[in-house]
Amino acid sequence: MASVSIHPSVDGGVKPGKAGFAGGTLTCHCKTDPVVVQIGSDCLHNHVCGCTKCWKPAGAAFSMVSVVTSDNVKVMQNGDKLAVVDAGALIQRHACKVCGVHMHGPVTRPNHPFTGLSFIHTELSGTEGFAAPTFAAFVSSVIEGGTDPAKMDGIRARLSELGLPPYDALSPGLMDYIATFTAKANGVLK
Ligand SMILES: N[C@@H](CCC(=O)N[C@@H](CSCO)C(=O)NCC(=O)O)C(=O)O
Ligand SMILES: [Zn+2]
Ligand SMILES: [Zn+2]
Repeated sequence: MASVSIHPSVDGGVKPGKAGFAGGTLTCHCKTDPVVVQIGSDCLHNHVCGCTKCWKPAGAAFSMVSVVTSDNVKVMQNGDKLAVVDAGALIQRHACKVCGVHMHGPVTRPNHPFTGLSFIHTELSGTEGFAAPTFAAFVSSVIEGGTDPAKMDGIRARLSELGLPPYDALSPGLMDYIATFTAKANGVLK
């Protein structure tokens, strides 16, 4: 089953993060003048994501993506190389125009449960220690990215084997968080 590749950071087993980790710098793939982004905290709800919108390294079926609060994201070098991939999307993914790597993705839409958070890819850090992924999101979406539907049983089995329970949206905890936010916004819950 190990032959099913998910993402290079987890294919050899999910590496635990370091307790008390306080962040690090993310660097894009450019050999010259790379974009450097400083992250001032550990990440929250790290996960692998099968959706078509999150950045994946070459050959990977899934991305690895997590969030930090946006005040913990600072572009340090070569920010002029960044451009927003899709201005209409919830996540404003800022990608390097030269190498294509997504460096940070703030959510700024008013009254959204994720407003104030930024999506990041911790594998871009030279320092290990960011919290490890704990689940797999949008697993069925890999089919939209071109994966043969016949491979889904094997992919879900491998994710479970890695300790990354597969979900076709976000994890139950995050879905409950979003639904609670919506219920409160609609006055259904206090
Ligand atoms: N089937 C679609 C799903 C795309 C999608 O909804 N992605 C989620 C998860 S991204 C990280 O967890 C999402 O919240 N997207 C918001 C956005 O992209 O702005 C597909 O695969 O394209
Ligand atoms: Zn780059
Ligand atoms: Zn995604």
